[in-house]
Amino acid sequence: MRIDIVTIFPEFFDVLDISLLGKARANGIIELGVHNLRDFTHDRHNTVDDTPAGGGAGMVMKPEPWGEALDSVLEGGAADPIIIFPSPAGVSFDQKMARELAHEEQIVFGCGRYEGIDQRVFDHYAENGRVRLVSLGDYVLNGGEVAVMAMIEAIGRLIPGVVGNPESLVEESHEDGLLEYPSYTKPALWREREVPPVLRSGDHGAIARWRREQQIERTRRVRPDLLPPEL
Ligand SMILES: NC(=O)c1ccno1
Repeated sequence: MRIDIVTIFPEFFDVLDISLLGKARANGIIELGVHNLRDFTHDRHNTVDDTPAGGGAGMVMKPEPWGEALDSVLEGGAADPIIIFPSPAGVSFDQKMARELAHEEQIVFGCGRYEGIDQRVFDHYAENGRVRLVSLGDYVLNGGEVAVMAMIEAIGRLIPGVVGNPESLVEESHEDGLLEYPSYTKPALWREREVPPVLRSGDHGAIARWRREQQIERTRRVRPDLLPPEL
């Protein structure tokens, strides 16, 4: 998979050189390009924003630099890339979307700042391609970079070969629509708290049943909205 990020803070993504994603890049599983939006400006101050049409507080990101940056990133890229702009006005990002995006050939992330990006950028690229405004939740960040980092992590770990043991991806929260069961390890007793005896019983059927019950109970308690009607 090829991932491109357009941002005014390219250094923000230096952290993608480490951990699993860093290894995936070194192994050629993920190809990453980080592009500074200011490199696509032509004035002395590398201006990327201007006052909002119709008045109002703050500044809006100009369409020209975005047009040049996205044209440059898309040129010679995948035949059908998807362009994602993090936005509180977007569709909700979830594990299902992460799974779907893990199959993409190229994802281009556009990190907005200030009051946002001129709407014509979204409209222009949506005319001939796939553009999505995607939200991590009902809150507002100062820009798209943190949201892009989270999405890259959620998507990247689902790409085959990134996580060493694919089995570890199966029993996770939201994979089967429920929250995951609680996890324990050694020692068997810690500060008077013991590991549930069933987990030390060696009875794999009983352990599986216990874990499923824990998933349902935790989901009912913490996220009843996720509980399917039959449960
Ligand atoms: N809620 C979000 O995903 C978001 C992105 C940028 N600002 O807020």
